[in-house]
Amino acid sequence: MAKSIATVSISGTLTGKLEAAAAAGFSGVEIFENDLLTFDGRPADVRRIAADLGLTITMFQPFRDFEGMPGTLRTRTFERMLRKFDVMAELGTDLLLVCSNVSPQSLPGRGRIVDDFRDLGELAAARGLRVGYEALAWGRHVHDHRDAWDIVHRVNHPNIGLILDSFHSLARDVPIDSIRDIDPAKLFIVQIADAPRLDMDHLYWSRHFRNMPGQGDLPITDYVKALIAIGYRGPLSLEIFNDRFRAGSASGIALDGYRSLKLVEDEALARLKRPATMPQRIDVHGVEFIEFAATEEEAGPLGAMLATMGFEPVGRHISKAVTRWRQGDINIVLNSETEGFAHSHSIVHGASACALALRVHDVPAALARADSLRIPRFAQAVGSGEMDIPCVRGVGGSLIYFIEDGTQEQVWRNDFVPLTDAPVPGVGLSRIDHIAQAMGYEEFLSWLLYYFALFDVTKTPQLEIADPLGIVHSQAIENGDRSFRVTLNGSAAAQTLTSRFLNHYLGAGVQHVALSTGDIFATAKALQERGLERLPIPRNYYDDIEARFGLDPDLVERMAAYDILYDRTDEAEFFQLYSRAFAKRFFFEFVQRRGYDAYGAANAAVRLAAQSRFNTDTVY
Ligand SMILES: O=C(O)c1ccc(O)c(O)c1
Ligand SMILES: [Mg+2]
Repeated sequence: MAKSIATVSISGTLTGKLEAAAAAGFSGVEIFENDLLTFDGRPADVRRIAADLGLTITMFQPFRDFEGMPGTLRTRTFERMLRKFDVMAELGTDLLLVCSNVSPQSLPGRGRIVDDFRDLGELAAARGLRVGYEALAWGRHVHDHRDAWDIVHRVNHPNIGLILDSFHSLARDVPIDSIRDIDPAKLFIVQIADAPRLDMDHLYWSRHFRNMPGQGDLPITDYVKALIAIGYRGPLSLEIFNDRFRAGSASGIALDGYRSLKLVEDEALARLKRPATMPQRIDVHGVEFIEFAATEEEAGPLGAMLATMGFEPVGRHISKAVTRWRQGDINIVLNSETEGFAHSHSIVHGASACALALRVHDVPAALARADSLRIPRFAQAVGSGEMDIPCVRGVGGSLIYFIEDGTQEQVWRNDFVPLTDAPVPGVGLSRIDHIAQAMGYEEFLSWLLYYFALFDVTKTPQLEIADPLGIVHSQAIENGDRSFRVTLNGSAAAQTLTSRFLNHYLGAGVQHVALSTGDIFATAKALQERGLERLPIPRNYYDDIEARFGLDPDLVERMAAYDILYDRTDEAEFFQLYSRAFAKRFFFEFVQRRGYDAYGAANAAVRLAAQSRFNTDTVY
């Protein structure tokens, strides 16, 4: 399906918007009237710029408050319409969007509205133009696409058609099944937008919180599936009103838009069991390693911290200053090379996680999926005899490596000299539970889409967590067997932990790594004996959970002794404790899950407050 985008979706000037849309891969644009009004040039100039960029102008929009107007208002509306027809002729587009009337002066009578559109159809036909009717979710008399379709059907004029906008339909829970009643030949264009589920009035929700397919909660894939099923083959045109996108980078937003339309089209085709346009989302089998980059000076203290966590160096790279630390099924690679990617990363960010390696079913298919989403690959020189592990760019310029599941031992054996054959006793940590990344609030939705479009994962609902210095937005993506979980954290407030992290780290990246144990108390005791510095939790917290959950006081005392946080839903229990941060850049979490599938959001405010007590940046 052709991919189009409304200029209102992108930040900047009209020319910049058109350039960004073309560069991202769109073939068409809807010119939003405001963008034309503020453009310092004639509509014909817009037509020329678009044509030079290879863009079709799919539509001019919106024309407001047309139908059902009484008396002289009706005459005036038709005069206004003819002026816009002139603009369209100059713009070189034949399609106009009329959105349903919101004026208190408009009349509800269906017969009158049908007559208005019939007269309009004649005027449009005389000019070789088409008009599509869109039901706004807050339209005065028409706010449901079934009513808009009923009107268009009754008008029965070749130049009058229907326009669907997924937001208006889905925000009002109009049944998707009703799309089956629409004649696809009369469906002139479909606008696409997702949105988070929010309980607010439709207009405010639509104008500020729309987002792209893959970023929100609406059943957008089923919507597109229904369109394909009735034989609609026209453009999918993204129309997003979002405060964050207005403040974002035009090229970044446009590229996300393109990815989101490819994603939703392919997911819809898959549900119809029709051939896809790109390889399937990547099936991750687990995290094989996480790589930290550190200069020589920082590698020492970081290694010492890993040792207090029960890790031991078990391998040394055949040619590079790279060590493999291990415990349970967890591999941490510590890279202190003095050139190459990891080195550049540690120069920019300081010691920190620079790459994740994921075990996947099919590496070439994984790379092809990334290619189709225009996610850049990364490559650097490989030493002789070393494995070349393919990778793509991830959050904040970090890397995601792909290793074919089953070949990991071969990779380790090939590239690393073993330092020991003895098993690592450790402190009971067995695997990586999740990886938490911090990012700017304005890039949050972009990374959410990145993960959701690239990998076969689901999203948890977005949470707002109270940091003592502002709100942190948090949302997780996770695969089916939970062997790959990433939590994304973004904050618009300048001094939250997330924002302080961004300042210290100079950008987005891994903020903490959570490791799982089967026995939190044994692990906590062993961590203490090895001298790990823990995040202290105040006594009030323990009094509260004892009361809240009706816990055995002895258990509460043991948790308090080790600064262990607790959560419970139904029968499922969760225990978590935190290390202090390394150089204010990242920290570790230790968790035990007993049938529990979330992240302890109820404890996050307590943890963030505890961490902010070590914040030396801010004077309260
Ligand atoms: O918010 C609005 O007014 C508006 C205008 C045009 C559209 O296509 C739309 O979906 C909403
Ligand atoms: Mg619309």
